[in-house]
Amino acid sequence: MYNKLQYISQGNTIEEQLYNIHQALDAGCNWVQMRFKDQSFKDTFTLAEGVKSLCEEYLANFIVNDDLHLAEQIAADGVHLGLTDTKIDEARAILGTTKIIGGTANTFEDIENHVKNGCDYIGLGPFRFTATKEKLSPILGLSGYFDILQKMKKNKIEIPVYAIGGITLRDVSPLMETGIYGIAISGIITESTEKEILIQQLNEKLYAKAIV
Ligand SMILES: Cc1ncc(COP(=O)(O)OP(=O)(O)O)c(N)n1
Ligand SMILES: Cc1nc(C(=O)O)sc1CCOP(=O)(O)O
Ligand SMILES: [Mg+2]
Repeated sequence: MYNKLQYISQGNTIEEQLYNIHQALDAGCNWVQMRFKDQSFKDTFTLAEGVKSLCEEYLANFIVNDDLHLAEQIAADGVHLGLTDTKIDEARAILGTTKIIGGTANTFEDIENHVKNGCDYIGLGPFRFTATKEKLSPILGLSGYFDILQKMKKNKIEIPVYAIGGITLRDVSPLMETGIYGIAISGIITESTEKEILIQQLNEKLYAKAIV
C-alpha cells in the first residue's frame, strides 16, 4: 500500500528543488511529488531526471505534478492531476494500470468521478488556507473532511484519501480520525530545520492506529 506521507516539492530553481527533495529523502520521506510550476519544459525535464535518480537511490516513490507526458517520458511512478489538468481516464489510457494516478478533489462528487475514471488515490483539500498554492478551492476544515469521508463510507467508496493544504503536526491526529488515509505536505517539511524529527513525529501520528 502507499506511504501515508507524501512530500510535495518546493523551490524556484532546479538547484533549490533538488536540495529540498534531497533533504526530505534524507530525513525519511519516501514519496515525493515533484511540483515545479511555470517553468520551461527543458528545466522541468532536467529536474525530473535528477529527482528520478534521487528517488531511485532512496527507494522512494516519484510522481510528477500536472504533466502526464513528462511522467510518461521520464518513466516516473505516476502523476498527480488536478481538476483542470488532464482527465484521469485519459491519463489512465496513456499510463496503463501499473502507474500511480492521483487526483485532486474538493467535494464528494469529485471523488465519485475520480473513482469511476480509475484514479488510485485522492488529494482532498484544502484543509486550511495555504500560501503554497494559488486559487484555492473552498476550505474544508475538519468538518468538511468528516462529512465527505462519512458520505464515502455510506456509499461504499473505497480509495486512499490524502488531506492537503496548510497541514501542521497537530492537525494530523484529528484529520486521521475523520477516516483519511494519509497527508500530503509541502511547506512545513520544506521549512523545517529539524526534518528528521518532524517526519518521525508525522509518521508516528499517521501510523498510530496501524501499530496498535
Ligand atoms: C496530493 C495532492 N493533492 C492535491 C494537489 C493539488 O493539485 P492541483 O489542484 O492540480 O494543484 P497544483 O498542485 O497543480 O497547483 C496536489 N498537487 N497533490
Ligand atoms: C499543492 C496543494 N494543493 C492543494 C489543494 O487544496 O488542492 S493545497 C496545496 C498546497 C500544499 O502545501 P502546504 O502543505 O505547504 O500547504
Ligand atoms: Mg495541477
